[in-house]
Amino acid sequence: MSETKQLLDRTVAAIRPLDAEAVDAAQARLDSLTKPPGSLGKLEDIAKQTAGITGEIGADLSKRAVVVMAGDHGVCAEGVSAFPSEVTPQMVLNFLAGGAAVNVLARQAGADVVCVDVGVATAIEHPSLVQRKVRPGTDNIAQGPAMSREEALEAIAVGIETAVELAAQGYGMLATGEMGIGNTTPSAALCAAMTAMTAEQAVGLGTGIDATRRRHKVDVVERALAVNAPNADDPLDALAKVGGLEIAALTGVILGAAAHRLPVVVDGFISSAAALVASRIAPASVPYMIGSHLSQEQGHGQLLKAIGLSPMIHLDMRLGEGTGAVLGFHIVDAAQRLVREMATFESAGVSKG
Ligand SMILES: Cc1cc2ncn([C@H]3O[C@H](COP(=O)(O)O)[C@@H](O)[C@H]3O)c2cc1C
Ligand SMILES: O=C(O)c1cccnc1
Repeated sequence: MSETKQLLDRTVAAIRPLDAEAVDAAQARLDSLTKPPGSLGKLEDIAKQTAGITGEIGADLSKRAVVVMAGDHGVCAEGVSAFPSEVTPQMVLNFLAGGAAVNVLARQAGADVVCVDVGVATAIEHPSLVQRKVRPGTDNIAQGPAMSREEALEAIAVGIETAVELAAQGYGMLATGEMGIGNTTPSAALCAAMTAMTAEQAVGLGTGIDATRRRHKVDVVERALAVNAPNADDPLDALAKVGGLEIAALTGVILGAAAHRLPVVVDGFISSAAALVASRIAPASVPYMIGSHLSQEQGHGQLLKAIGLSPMIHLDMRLGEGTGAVLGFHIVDAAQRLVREMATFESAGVSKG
């Protein structure tokens, strides 16, 4: 067995269920606070979930990072995006210079941005870029597989190792982000390959294509499925045949975070495609995932449901990069502070119903 497969198997085996005692203790604490039971809604769910993940009520999750995985897509040759592939390395340099939307939101949320080249088509030189290129872009999924199964495993390994390193550096919470022109196409193909969604339901406007180009994108996804015949019951097969390098790496980040008991906030459509693959490789990873926002990309709602996640915020965003996930950090912070700082009925002398 390859080393990358062994790493994946070890990682999956290390994912434990949430700490049920900590979840119960968080529930008891929430019920003791000065509010009607359950009245903080999803914030209470998040406080319980983070307690189950960390084993602690209201854990300090202030050291956090968004991992932006970057990769290119051979399927761009089919004209599926409103932008050219050159934008991928250009945006990577923008992330490294601190000028992208995700950088601004990360600064506001006190998060570090970790940018990894796992598969950009051209070489990028920058001292802060994590150089982990598995190959320079995928092949065109409309004509054959995106990559080999071993390359998909290598990209997953990059993600696992990134999460492991961040856990070792003391990061308490991660978010997923990505950059890769064309990547809503393989994401839609993964939805159609692995869930009940049709290509028609899974394909959206991405960076802003028109209805005619969207029709063509649906055809491209249908062709990718016909040419590659991905096995719906083998997530690695689907990932290798119709996925992408940054998507595979994010699958690894999520599995690595779960294995190290770190909450991982999942961004929009592309990150959720990675989360779908993670959920099929290791169903036990799902309780470590926190859904962030509902993307405008049309398949996102159904995709989140297929994983078992629900979005915290609805801001009509459709950017990716990790922007929605980083905004989600603020909501997680709110949940943690409430469970830590609110007075109890007893301490405040408030009568219980
Ligand atoms: C300037 C710019 C910045 C971005 N940041 C994220 N994306 C987003 O758009 C791409 C996916 O859409 P499609 O599949 O239509 O190409 C990904 O790179 C995603 O991260 C961007 C796209 C552009 C153009
Ligand atoms: O939801 C996303 O992640 C998304 C949607 C459109 C374009 N880029 C990213």
